[in-house]
Amino acid sequence: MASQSQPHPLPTEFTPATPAGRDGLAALLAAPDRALIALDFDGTLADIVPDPEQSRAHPGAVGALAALAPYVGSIAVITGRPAGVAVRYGGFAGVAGLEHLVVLGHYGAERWDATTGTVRAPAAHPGVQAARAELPGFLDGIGAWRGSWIEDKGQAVAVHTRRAEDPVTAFESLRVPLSELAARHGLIVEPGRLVLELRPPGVDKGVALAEYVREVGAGCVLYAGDDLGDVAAYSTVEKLRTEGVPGLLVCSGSEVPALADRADLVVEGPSGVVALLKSLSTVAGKAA
Ligand SMILES: O=P(O)(O)OC[C@H]1O[C@H](O[C@H]2O[C@H](CO)[C@@H](O)[C@H](O)[C@H]2O)[C@H](O)[C@@H](O)[C@@H]1O
Repeated sequence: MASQSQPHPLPTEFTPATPAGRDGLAALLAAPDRALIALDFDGTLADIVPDPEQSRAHPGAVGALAALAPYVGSIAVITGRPAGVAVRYGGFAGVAGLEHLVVLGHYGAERWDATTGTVRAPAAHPGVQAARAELPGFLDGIGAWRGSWIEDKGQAVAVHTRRAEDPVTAFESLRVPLSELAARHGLIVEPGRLVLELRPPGVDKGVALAEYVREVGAGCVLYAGDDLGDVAAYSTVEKLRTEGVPGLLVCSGSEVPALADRADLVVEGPSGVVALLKSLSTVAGKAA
């Protein structure tokens, strides 16, 4: 196990604030070929924008991932987006270096493999269709329609308040009514950055990450996220650490204290994530 004070060759801004994080980084740099690099999409690899359909990977993200890929065991994107949407908005298909990329969409319910270029998806949950049909009238009925926007995600349906007149008040006032609507249809509410998503239960990013760690036999894990949906993945990394698998928890920005407060390393949003990935590939490349 690495010592807490062991220096590392990355820029000082990437020094983890916690001993466990420093151990995770040391393990990653000692054996990058055994590391899993897992990242969220919106807010981590892509800047947050007002219109979710306009979200695209940060200009440096794909290049940074492709540059790092030859030196690490595996790279996965774990997102609340449908897998195919994340692949499209990320520009992840057909990228030299990312031939083995995996995108786990819908919090792990869907999976896209770069090796096949196909998405594996579960059967549709009937509650999603019912909630989708009910939602516009429901929002009208509670007077919350103005400014909120429904995102049809196929396997889920989300209500965004970022473009509402008062986004935070709209978000808070929708929490309870949407939870009740979701429960009536056998769904759960997944809260995020000014979004409340009605989705099937049974999987989350923590479960998805744990399964993928097992699948690839990762010897250490870096997980980077920015939002409440990433808390479950953080819990998985914390559990893996107790089982002897080192991990590094990276938070992209500090807009979500519930995540940032648990991170080993907080970077400046997607541009900071890209800079970290680039530094890792430079260091791993020199050592190779
Ligand atoms: O797990 P993620 O990859 O972080 O996806 C979570 C949700 O991200 C999207 O919403 C967020 O990003 C939007 C675009 O920047 C922003 O407008 C919105 O306020 C954010 O909550 C996406 O639209 C959701 O479907 C995802 O579940």
